[in-house]
Amino acid sequence: MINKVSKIYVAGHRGMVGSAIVNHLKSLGYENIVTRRSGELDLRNQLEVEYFFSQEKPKVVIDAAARVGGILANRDYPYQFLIDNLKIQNNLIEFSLLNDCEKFIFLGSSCIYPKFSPQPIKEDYLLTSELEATNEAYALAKIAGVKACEYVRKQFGKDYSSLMPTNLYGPRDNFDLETSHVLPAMITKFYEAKQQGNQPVILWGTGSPMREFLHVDDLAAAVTFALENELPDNLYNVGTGVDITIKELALMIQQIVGHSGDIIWDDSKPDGTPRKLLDVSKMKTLGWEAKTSLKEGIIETYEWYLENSYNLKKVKIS
Ligand SMILES: NC(=O)c1ccc[n+]([C@@H]2O[C@H](COP(=O)([O-])OP(=O)(O)OC[C@H]3O[C@@H](n4cnc5c(N)ncnc54)[C@H](OP(=O)(O)O)[C@@H]3O)[C@@H](O)[C@H]2O)c1
Ligand SMILES: C[C@@H]1O[C@H](OP(=O)(O)OP(=O)(O)OC[C@H]2O[C@@H](n3cnc4c(=O)[nH]c(N)nc43)[C@H](O)[C@@H]2O)[C@@H](O)[C@H](O)[C@@H]1O
Repeated sequence: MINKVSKIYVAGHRGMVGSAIVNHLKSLGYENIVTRRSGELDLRNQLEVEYFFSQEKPKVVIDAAARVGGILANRDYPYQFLIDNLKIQNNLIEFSLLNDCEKFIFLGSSCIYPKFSPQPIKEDYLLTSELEATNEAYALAKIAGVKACEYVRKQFGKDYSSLMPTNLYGPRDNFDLETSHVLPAMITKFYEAKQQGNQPVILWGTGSPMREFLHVDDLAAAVTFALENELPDNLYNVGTGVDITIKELALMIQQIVGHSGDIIWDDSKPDGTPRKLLDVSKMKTLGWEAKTSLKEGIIETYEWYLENSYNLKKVKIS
């Protein structure tokens, strides 16, 4: 049984997701949370991870550590997105299993599903047809993680499961224009263009793809839900069940930021998958659903950006 003093290792605690999970757990009174920065423990390094687990022996592992990026970073650095993520998750899953970790929560992404999935996407649609090319490498690594947890569950009867969040946003996101996802990129672009006298903003692709956006605090609540309840299955979608076009998102952020210049769509940049709306009925039936409205969430994220823009996280690929 997991309780408030159970040792919980949150991998990736300085990231947008990991930090939201740690804050949420602490607010609920969990008092034995173990963390390590990548500089202290490189999760790609098998020997370091083996030693860490032999010393700490966590009862629960929440895997929020990964090589993460937006559409261009994924397209341009497939090798790092495949290999780093495989190494990180293989080490975490393997040494959790060898050290009797009772519960493992693996975080993937909605890009594991086929590019042209029927919508909304049910968990059963995994591996039914080809992946989107821009994030194939990342998706392959995440699919391997989902399957590894599924096989641990089947073969060893342990509570290892995977949550597949849709596109996430919130405080402590990556706002670097080359490597970030669309929502923080738009906040940065509209803000900077407004500061420069409402210069035009250049956005990528055609604006026609649809995306679903979940506030990271809602994901943290879903992870806590998975921690506190034994999930009967191995794979669960986590989203709002609602999506909008990238063009609609741009207009919403433009209005929140108060930019009044033009928007130019650079269609030499990729659109990515046309739509990836998650079917979230499985989690809803168990008792979890998202609470934050997109507009409120963006306003809160923009306020965080304004307060922290002097010291923003910039993720470079090396
Ligand atoms: N962002 C999204 O839109 C989104 C959507 C769906 C799913 N997800 C999933 O959510 C998880 C977290 O994403 P995020 O957005 O929070 O990413 P993030 O902000 O970039 O954070 C990633 C974290 O992983 C850690 N990490 C990376 N490489 C590492 C290594 N070699 N050794 C140790 N730690 C390492 C980093 O640690 P340091 O800070 O210590 O370097 C960082 O804290 C990922 O599994 C991702 O697939 C994210
Ligand atoms: C959640 C993540 O989603 C990622 O896919 P994906 O939604 O296309 O990733 P994003 O980078 O968020 O892009 C979403 C959409 O926004 C468009 N877009 C418009 N302007 C911009 C901009 O300035 N920056 C960015 N980044 N996009 C922009 C982009 O072309 C794409 O159609 C995957 O590559 C990952 O593997 C992961 O699954």
